[in-house]
Amino acid sequence: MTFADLRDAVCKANIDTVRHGLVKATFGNASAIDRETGRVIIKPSGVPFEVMTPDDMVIADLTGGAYDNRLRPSSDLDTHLVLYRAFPEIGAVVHTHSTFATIFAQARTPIPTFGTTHADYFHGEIRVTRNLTDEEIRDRYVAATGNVIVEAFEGRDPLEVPAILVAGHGPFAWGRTPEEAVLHATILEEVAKMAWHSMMLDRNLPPISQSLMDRHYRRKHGTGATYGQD
Ligand SMILES: O=C(CO)[C@@H](O)[C@H](O)COP(=O)(O)O
Repeated sequence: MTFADLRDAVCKANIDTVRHGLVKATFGNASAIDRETGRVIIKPSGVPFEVMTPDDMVIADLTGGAYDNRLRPSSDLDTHLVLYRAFPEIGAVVHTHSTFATIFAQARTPIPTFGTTHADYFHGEIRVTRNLTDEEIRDRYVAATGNVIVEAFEGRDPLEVPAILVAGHGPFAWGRTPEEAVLHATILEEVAKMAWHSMMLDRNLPPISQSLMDRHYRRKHGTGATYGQD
């Protein structure tokens, strides 16, 4: 994929978050990284999605410097940069304030693996980050948001559970491509909605078994011994 194609894909990913009902107003942002050059492409801050074009995308340096556009980058750029630095296997990040995922983030409640819809895309519960300290909020808010996400992933493969809930804020999802990151953000919202309703029916509902979760995740991702047979 050329850099121009990637820029088009980032613009489309941002617009798709609205199309899928994940974003209202100018909440949310999608970005991608060109790993060969280390350049990150992200939507501009505060520009309405209806009028956004590929030319409006802002190109930043992975180290956080040098923007090359007339527009300011998304206010969440530094969070995306922390994720690209910490997770070399990811190629795109999507942040939304989608309703049900944000409800779980605000309630500081992880989303358990209640069913196979969840396990088909996420190999384990969706975790919630710790709260940011007052000092982090004051001195380095946006990067610290990335740091608490990375902290919450200690010992966990970011592509096996490609999403997180930032406490009191909202969801971040990612993938290898902008399309995949939008898909994960969309499935996350669906899974959060199902989990919330399941919890209303049974507050003590247990997650599905490890073996059912493994079977569903692995058959969908081609790593199970019986891949191709079920
Ligand atoms: O997290 C938030 C708001 O709480 C963000 O989603 C911003 O609202 C997005 O702003 P820009 O990307 O337009 O700067």
